[in-house]
Amino acid sequence: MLNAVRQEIAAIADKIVVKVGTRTLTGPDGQLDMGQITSIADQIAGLRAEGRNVVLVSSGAVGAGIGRLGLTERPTDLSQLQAAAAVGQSCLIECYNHALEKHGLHAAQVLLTADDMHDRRRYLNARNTLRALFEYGAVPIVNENDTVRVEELRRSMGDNDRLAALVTNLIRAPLMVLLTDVEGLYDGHPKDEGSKVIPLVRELDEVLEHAGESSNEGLRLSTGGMASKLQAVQISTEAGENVVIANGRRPNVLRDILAGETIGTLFIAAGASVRDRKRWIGWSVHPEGKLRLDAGAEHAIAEEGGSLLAVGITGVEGNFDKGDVVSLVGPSGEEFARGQTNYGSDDVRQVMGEPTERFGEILGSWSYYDVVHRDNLTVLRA
Ligand SMILES: Nc1ncnc2c1ncn2[C@@H]1O[C@H](COP(=O)(O)OP(=O)(O)O)[C@@H](O)[C@H]1O
Ligand SMILES: N[C@@H](CCC(=O)OP(=O)(O)O)C(=O)O
Repeated sequence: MLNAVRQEIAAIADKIVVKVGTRTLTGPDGQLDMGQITSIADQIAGLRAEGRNVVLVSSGAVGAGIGRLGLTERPTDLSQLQAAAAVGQSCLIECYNHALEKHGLHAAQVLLTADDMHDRRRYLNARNTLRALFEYGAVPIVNENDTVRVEELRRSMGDNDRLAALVTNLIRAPLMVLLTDVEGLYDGHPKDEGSKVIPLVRELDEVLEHAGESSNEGLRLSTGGMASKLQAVQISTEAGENVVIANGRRPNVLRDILAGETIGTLFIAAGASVRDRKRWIGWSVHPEGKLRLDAGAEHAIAEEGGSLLAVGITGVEGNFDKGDVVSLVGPSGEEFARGQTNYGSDDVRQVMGEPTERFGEILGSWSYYDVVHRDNLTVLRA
């Protein structure tokens, strides 16, 4: 069934990030399913023929490595798991390349970590490389750099869902599609009788309670379950992009989503598309510290687009330097914004609660009227 909202989103989706989970790419024994890889590659070629640029974020390296090494179970030792990922990653790219070649396209391997997104220079380098790959007509295939980034291979830490959201923010893609083994977000566990797919979500808060873990069957190669997908959805929708979660085994799933069909769950952007630098501040950087604010400061920043003045700061946590990104926390204790600070933590401790007029007297010399200027500040909407 065609849907007007979905058609509007499809019309603006000139860049799309598609994330494919392990469950979509491997069979129950963990072996790569070549039929699935071919189907994803064919569909990406179709989107490119429509003039859309696609970044594929693909899991499956650990599964493919287990298959190629002939292991009968998922290693529990971390270095063996990383070794399996390294073996599997080359198979994965080989398979994608083979499938894309038929369409005259090349697979480009891009291995990233959340730390690469944190570091401003690496972040910009990654963005430039992806742009250049689009110009060459290649298909960037992103996976976590499993060899160096240990947390992602453990359960319940960062994973490819989050990486896909960071890449969506990096290239400002109007649409991210998370392909998995269920039809979308259900209002209960998908295996429970009576659970139904939620077709449209405008307020993420209203559905967070439904997100459960991965079903933990078979080789347990997936990492996050629906909870990690909804965290990824939150990052992208807050930045002003749209997300669909759908079943990656549904024939022509990407083509049909981009035709505006009601497939899976659509999460609508929480507001206008956030500017590039503010995206990096809001979702890519790991904050170095925390500033506690009173209600007046929270209101001025969250509701009126103001800057942060020292007079509204009630507490400082952590040690940070001028230029670092810090979390801004209101009286409720919840983080509501992030910003790049003009003062290091030692100075902020001295001037907090004070009017700017007293900075000279307290600090000796001073340069900035605001502790965080509004141009360097991102309000987290959800
Ligand atoms: N409310 C829910 N709706 C849909 N799936 C859910 C829900 N709660 C938990 N899940 C689980 O999330 C799984 C998908 O996430 P995951 O196993 O990480 O897959 P992938 O490998 O595709 O990333 C589903 O197979 C399902 O078992
Ligand atoms: N880098 C790992 C990805 C693990 C992961 O995030 O899996 P999934 O939850 O299926 O997306 C791999 O390629 O196996």
